[in-house]
Amino acid sequence: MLRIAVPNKGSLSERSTQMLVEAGYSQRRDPKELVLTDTENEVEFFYLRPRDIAVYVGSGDLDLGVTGRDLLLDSGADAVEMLALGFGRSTFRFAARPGTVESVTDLAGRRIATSYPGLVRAHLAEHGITAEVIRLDGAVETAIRLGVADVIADVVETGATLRQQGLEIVAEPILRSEAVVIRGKGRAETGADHRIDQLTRRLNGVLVARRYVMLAYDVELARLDDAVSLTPGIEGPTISPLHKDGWVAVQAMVPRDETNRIMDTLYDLGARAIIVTSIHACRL
Ligand SMILES: Nc1ncnc2c1ncn2[C@@H]1O[C@H](COP(=O)(O)OP(=O)(O)OP(=O)(O)O)[C@@H](O)[C@H]1O
Ligand SMILES: O=P(O)(O)OC[C@H]1O[C@H](OP(=O)(O)OP(=O)(O)O)[C@H](O)[C@@H]1O
Ligand SMILES: [Mg+2]
Repeated sequence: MLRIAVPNKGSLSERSTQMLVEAGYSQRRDPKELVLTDTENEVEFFYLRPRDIAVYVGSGDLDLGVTGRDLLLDSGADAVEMLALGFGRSTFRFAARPGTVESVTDLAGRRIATSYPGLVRAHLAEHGITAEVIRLDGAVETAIRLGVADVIADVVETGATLRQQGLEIVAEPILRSEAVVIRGKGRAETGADHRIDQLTRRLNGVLVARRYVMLAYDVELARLDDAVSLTPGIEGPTISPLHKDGWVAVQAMVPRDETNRIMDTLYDLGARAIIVTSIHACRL
């Protein structure tokens, strides 16, 4: 059995499980379940705190895990990123009361509260700055109001928590994070494993299905080159004859977030019957 860690709670939990289901793996139905065996795919899933996952994978006790890039780097575990999953995006940043800090050099000698001390210490060391790092479990924004710290370093998603506390983002971002699949450094050297290859292919398939849509349209042969340059597809678009002289049907994958712009331009080119469909799964 391949042993994979999945977040059991928090921001990454639901979407990790959902992505694995889309990739064809069995997942727990009850949030109290701690282990689930997927016999068909030869995988055992362990539901663990995302902060602990890098530790288990780094020690070699588990083969792979889903966690946040920020949590992986903060842990200092012997594990490496294998695949970025495109959800759980956040930025890791410093914040302070307005007017107190401008750039990273202003952090020298300050008290910085964070739940990610490894990440913060590494960043300060990189910039040659000495400051006091205070490790808190959560709700670090409150540390400034209570006088425990001058600055915080925390995950920012929408920025709503900071605004609500009257704090502002200061200095450059420390890290851009998202959910990632990790494997142990030792494991990375042991060579091919068909179950890891299968997982990677399947997750990549889900990522592509999420990022692309299938676009189909009819266009006059005289306009085909212009149309194809807008919708080059992956290998090349499928061009089929149409039962109308001088016209063809085109089918190609296009990035989901560009769909409307491409449809408008195709329409202006004279393309008609422009249809978008979702992709459920794919192997490129
Ligand atoms: N709004 C967010 N708040 C916290 N973490 C987030 C957010 N959006 C994305 N993440 C990512 O989720 C991971 C942290 O998840 P984790 O479960 O440890 O904390 P959490 O979601 O704050 O849960 P809790 O505080 O209840 O333990 C990190 O990789 C972080 O970058
Ligand atoms: O930018 P935002 O969208 O506001 O999200 C970021 C906030 O959410 C998280 O806190 P959480 O609710 O997990 O509480 P915690 O500090 O106790 O972990 C994180 O620690 C930030 O405080
Ligand atoms: Mg939290």
